[in-house]
Amino acid sequence: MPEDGVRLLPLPGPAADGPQTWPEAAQAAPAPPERLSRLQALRAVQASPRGLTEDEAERRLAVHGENTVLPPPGPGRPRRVLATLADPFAALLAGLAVICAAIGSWGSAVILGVLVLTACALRYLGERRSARALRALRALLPGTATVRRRASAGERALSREVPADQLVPGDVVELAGGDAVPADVRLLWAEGLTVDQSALTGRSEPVERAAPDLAPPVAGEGPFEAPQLCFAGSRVAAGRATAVVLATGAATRFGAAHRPSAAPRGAARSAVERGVRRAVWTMILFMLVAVPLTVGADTLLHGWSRDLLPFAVAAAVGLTPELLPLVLSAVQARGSRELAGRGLLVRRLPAVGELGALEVLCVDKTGTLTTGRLEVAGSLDPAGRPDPQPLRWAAVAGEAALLHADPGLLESADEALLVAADAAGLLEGPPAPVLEVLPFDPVRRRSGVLLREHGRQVLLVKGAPETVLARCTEAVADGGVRPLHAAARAELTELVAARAGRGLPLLAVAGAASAPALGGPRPGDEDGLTLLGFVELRDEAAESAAGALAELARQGVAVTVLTGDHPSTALRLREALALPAGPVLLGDELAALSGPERAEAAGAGALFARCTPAQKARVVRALRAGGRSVGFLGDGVNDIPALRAADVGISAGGAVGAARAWAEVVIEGPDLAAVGRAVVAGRVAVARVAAYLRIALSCNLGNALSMLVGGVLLPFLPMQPAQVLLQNLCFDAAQLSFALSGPQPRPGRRPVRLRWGALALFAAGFGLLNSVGDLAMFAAMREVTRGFSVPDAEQMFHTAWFTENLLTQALALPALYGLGGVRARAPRTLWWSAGALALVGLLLPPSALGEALGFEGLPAAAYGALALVAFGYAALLRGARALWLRRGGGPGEGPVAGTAPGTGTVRA
Ligand SMILES: Nc1ncnc2c1ncn2[C@@H]1O[C@H](COP(=O)(O)OP(=O)(O)OP(=O)(O)O)[C@@H](O)[C@H]1O
Repeated sequence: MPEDGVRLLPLPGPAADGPQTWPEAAQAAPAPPERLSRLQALRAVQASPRGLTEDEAERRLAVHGENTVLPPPGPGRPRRVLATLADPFAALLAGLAVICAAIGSWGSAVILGVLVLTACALRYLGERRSARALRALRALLPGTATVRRRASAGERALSREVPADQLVPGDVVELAGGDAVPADVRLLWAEGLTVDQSALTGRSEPVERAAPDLAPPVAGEGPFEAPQLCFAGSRVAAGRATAVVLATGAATRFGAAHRPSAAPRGAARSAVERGVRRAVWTMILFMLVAVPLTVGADTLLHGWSRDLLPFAVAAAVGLTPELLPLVLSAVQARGSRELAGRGLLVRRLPAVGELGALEVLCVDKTGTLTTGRLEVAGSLDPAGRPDPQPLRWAAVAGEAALLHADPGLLESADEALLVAADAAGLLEGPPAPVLEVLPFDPVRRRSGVLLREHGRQVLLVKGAPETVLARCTEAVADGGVRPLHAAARAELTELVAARAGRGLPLLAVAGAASAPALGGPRPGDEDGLTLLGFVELRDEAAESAAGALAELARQGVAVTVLTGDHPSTALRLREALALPAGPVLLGDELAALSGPERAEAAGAGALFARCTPAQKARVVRALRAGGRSVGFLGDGVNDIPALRAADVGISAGGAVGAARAWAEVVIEGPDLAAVGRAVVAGRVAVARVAAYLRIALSCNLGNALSMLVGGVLLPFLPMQPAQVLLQNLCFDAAQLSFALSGPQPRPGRRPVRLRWGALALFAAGFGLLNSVGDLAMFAAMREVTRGFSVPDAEQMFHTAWFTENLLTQALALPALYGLGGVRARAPRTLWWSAGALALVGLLLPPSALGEALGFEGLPAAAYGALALVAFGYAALLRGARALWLRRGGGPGEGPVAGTAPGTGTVRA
């Protein structure tokens, strides 16, 4: 831990990435919280170490609101249960059930009631899980806090307990072992303080906190690692402290992270959910038009009948894919279970569907495509000759970082430097006293340390060569120094690019020294440095990377590398991993490109080098804005903005806790091939949902059309309401079978999405075909029933249509199953279901139960007609299927501009 009193290099630099949660007063402050001295922090929130006066606290409470870090608890159980009906789908079914009960159609009411309850129970369970998660989070927050306040400005401060929600920015609070930290605070005094902030950073070990006047901010992790800051959502493990409150309520880091709108992507609907919702709404709209139309036409032509209303209700139910919620959650849960067995943890169910739709995977390089275990390959003077000195200076700077920052956070580059320098005996003797440390920051791409050596103050800077060279005016040369003119700079740039192109990125090391009497190097002195040389680093490609990327390419997922490293190093890695060639862009060049240009470049396999965390996220967002489904695979804290920006964030094997916490899919081991497996599982899940929708929508639509036409043409209802519901129940049971069981569909080589346009076209086309079969049966039955009494003819008609419907559905099940983007042979369970449907259709009407339901035995001619219709329908289905497949799945299909060769998005 840095000593109290050690000053920081107040270097200019952008604030840490992540949500800006500072209160107004502090927002105006010149530096982010982790860089404020004690006094500056107090001033930023206009506070005194003696505490606020009661009046001032009250005034601030009115301005800032209560310190409610998490949203208030949701409604009680009864209201939550009722809220599940707010889903348009469940409300529709419930409405139909009520109408059925009102008109005395009890059987239908019960069936509908069961379906509503199932849909609501599923929704309730999902929401109970989130409510529980929120409760667990709430347990991390305190009920009360010890605050130091004064009755008036002249009075002495008294410590007292107040409800934690009454805290305001500027309050001085006291913390002790076991306390939950009530707000985001800056420590003013601390003794033996350790804090568990695992809920914020994902790291389980408590961290030491202290109250230095100024402490070095630690690279990447931003304020969570600043020793003088503590955050709401963490708990004091041991020790005591006094602190000033900097942010309360939703303005705290914890509050911002758990604001409903700030949930990474949880609140947003996945590609699958969006597709499903559109399907449901279209069916509801269709029903609202078709059913009144049928009833109206029938009444006009044949007059009002008592059975018309129940029939209309039954027809409405028949049009609804009522098992959709069940199928959707069951299929995605199954996908996530399968992935859990293969080293992948899915933290949000809809992410399974997102994986199936994945078109572009953006990948970070170090630690993801490479092992992240850096090694020093050499140490060079500015002329490129071997020289141990640059390694020594770089290691001295690394050692300072080790001694003055959390050792757990030591950058892998620093670790490599220390190991190599130690092995070469370059770190002998006690370390020089460190005055200031400026740890590595991926935005500034350099780190600095100010130390005292032999009575001088020495400033050492190491980092990405471009950044360091820009601050050098001279370079060491043959025992002396030489100025860095344009030609010399060009030579150095060439040297850097050549080494990086060999896979050995260089770290530049520079310094400045002056006698203290002359006033040592100050922050501005980061300019005018002397280049000491370079350290060559080596980072091998991860063993599983090449295979994993090749597999992704085979699956039609384009891969885009986004790295903070030198373009030449990244290019070399791209070659080594046989990734397709594309343009190379630097992070700084992104600003000059428009969003679509960025997306186009990324889609064309561009490689983005020297990217800051924010620039990585910008590329991801541009791709998404271009309509692509984008994933991000990363491991570091500097990847969090991009992980959050993507449709699906995936954390690689050795990812730091914070990156894991933001990812929706976590790879548990080092094997990157897991991403390919996740994509396959996602596609299988989407394929299953799509198969259900294809069959359910086209059959339902076909039946609705037949009912509409039959209702108009026939002098009686085409089927009794109870018979319509029974038929619907049989369809549901059969359709459920393939969603819940059966072998895996074979996923194709392209991302799959639920494209509603294509799905609607499919449902319309095959629905019409289904209706043609029904109408043919109507025509045949007109002939067959000629000569029978009207009541007999009506019953026979109902029976024949029931049987025909079940037979045609049985034929449609296997035929329509594999027509999406995912080619699949129908699973065995589907064949069983189809067989069972046909048997029920043939055997139920002549049975005693059939009789009770109003069915009638059919004459032999009717069976002949049934056979003819079934064969005719099968032939038509075959033809339409072949046509559909020949057309490549319908309009809207084709390679998506910019995806990897041979890829594209197909409708499912
Ligand atoms: N500890 C360090 N001290 C000084 N400079 C460093 C340190 N670590 C990395 N650098 C320099 O900063 C550059 C950017 O680092 P950053 O961590 O953003 O990306 P990266 O690790 O190279 O790649 P990726 O973004 O793929 O993880 C590195 O290429 C290197 O030149």
